Amino acid sequence: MNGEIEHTLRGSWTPSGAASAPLSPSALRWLRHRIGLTETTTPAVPSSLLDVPGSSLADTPRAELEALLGERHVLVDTAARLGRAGGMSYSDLVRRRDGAELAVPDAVLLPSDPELVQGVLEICARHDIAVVPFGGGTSVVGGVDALRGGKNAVVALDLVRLDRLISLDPDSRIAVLQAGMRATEAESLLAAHGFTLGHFPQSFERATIGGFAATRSAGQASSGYGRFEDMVEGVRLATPAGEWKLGVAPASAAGPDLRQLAIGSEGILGVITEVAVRVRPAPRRSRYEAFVVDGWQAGTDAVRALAQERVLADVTRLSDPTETEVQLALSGQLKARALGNFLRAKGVRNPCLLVLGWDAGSRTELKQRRAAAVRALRDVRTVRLGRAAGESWKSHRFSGPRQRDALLDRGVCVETLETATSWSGLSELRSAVRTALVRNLQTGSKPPIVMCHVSHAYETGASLYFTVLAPRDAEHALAQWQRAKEAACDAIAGRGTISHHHAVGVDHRPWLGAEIGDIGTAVLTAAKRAVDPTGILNPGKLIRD
Ligand SMILES: Cc1cc2nc3c(=O)[nH]c(=O)nc-3n(C[C@H](O)[C@H](O)[C@H](O)COP(=O)(O)OP(=O)(O)OC[C@H]3O[C@@H](n4cnc5c(N)ncnc54)[C@H](O)[C@@H]3O)c2cc1C
Repeated sequence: MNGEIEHTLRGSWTPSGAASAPLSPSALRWLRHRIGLTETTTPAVPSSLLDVPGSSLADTPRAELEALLGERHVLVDTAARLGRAGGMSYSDLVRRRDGAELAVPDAVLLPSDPELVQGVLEICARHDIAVVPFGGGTSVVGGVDALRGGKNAVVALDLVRLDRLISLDPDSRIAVLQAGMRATEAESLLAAHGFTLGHFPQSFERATIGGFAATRSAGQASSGYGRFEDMVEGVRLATPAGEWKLGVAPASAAGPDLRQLAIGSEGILGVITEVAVRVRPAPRRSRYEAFVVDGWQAGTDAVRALAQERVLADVTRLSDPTETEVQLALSGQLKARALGNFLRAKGVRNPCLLVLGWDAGSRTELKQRRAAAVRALRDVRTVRLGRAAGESWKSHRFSGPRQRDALLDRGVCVETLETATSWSGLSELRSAVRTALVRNLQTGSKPPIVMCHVSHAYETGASLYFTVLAPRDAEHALAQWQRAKEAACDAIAGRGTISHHHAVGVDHRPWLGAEIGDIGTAVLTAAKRAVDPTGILNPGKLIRD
């Protein structure tokens, strides 16, 4: 039961009780030199100093909700409401640190089973109250913003108490999980039965099964285990029009696959209460290894070869020269200098780090898969860094966001964005987004750091994931990022998808029409009308209300 998850004002990523990831003195020195950091630290404003409007949930619906869920599970206190005031994007964190422009829900509802979720929707529909489904609250696109959409009130429907493993069918390799279950909990419950889901996004420590399904999430091992939608066998949704269950067989020709309408619906077509997922036997062996490739083009050629020869490692991750430089610098200057010398001696001018990680059932399988991958790389010159570097990447793979906290404290604008396109357009898209970000983030004399990696590869193309580090414009922090983000999205539109795995939410909505067309928007709007005639579900997200 993970009902104890802390939800006070979330100005940082690091869960309470978990180790933070401070920046080392050498990392700070390097950042000062590279982007011109000042000495100022900008800690979050204490939540006791925030001016939060009172709840506007009227007495009658509140009494009905309390009768349904019990008083303890209808929270109107400021701390609980602030804890669900938005997601985890840079803008969300800056808003909460500054205590400005917070959209706070009027109440937090905590149902414990699908029938109660259905009951909540019926009450909210009757009283015209907006409902924001809330999983781990890790959205980075405004997906859990408490937008009222012209309704009488807005509630956060926190699914934290829907946290049970409903069934596990080992013959079919299908587990039915409740939507509010955290990824960490899902992995440990499945491990007890010898299985894994294999879904490891960087938000693993906080995000939920329902959130993954609602956003078409992709984990770090997507090249081997697939994206989350590839794992979904069935979904159960509560909607204002009634309960909707989808998925009865592994494949079907019974019309369009409506599961795909539910997956990625971002809370606007129903509240996902259960997900049937495909599971795999937990690996007995794994091997993570790092290589260096000379230059971005050689690196993407290497990943394309792995994808097109269908021998991708489960984790296949290529960093561009800037990301490689940053990873080395943040890992310590001595190491960085020694490695730099080693690579220069090998004739590598533009090092790009390539991490490959395999999970397997046996030593033989592991050996065969690795050998096949090495064969596919025969035409690309790679320098092997070995297992220690690969294993080190693996052991730090969820700690990046904790360093984000330390960077935010130091007044750094640190944010990510992502897209995907076909192989032939990948490098042009990377250049276009980089140019847009660099131009729009610069505040002083030194250019911001804009780094990029490929972490999800397909036979026909790949994702691009950008991370920026720039001195924060202290006066106009939100506007600084907003400008850069808009320019990057404009550069993406027409060249790639507006989101490969972060979803649309509020932030990407202006660009969705260009991707799915007017007819696509009309189809989504019609589907919404069918299940949510009065538009109470997650107003302002994905499509225009
Ligand atoms: C540091 C960091 C790293 C991240 N790394 C990754 C990554 O590697 N891969 C990746 O794919 N994403 C990543 N994300 C984005 C985010 O974690 C994913 O979008 C994740 O799937 C959201 O899950 P959640 O449970 O937190 O959902 P929430 O943030 O709570 O909700 C996301 C959206 O889904 C809706 N929703 C949530 N639960 C339900 C439900 N049960 N029924 C209907 N709608 C629902 C919400 O209303 C909202 O619109 C990252 C985010 C952060 C902050």
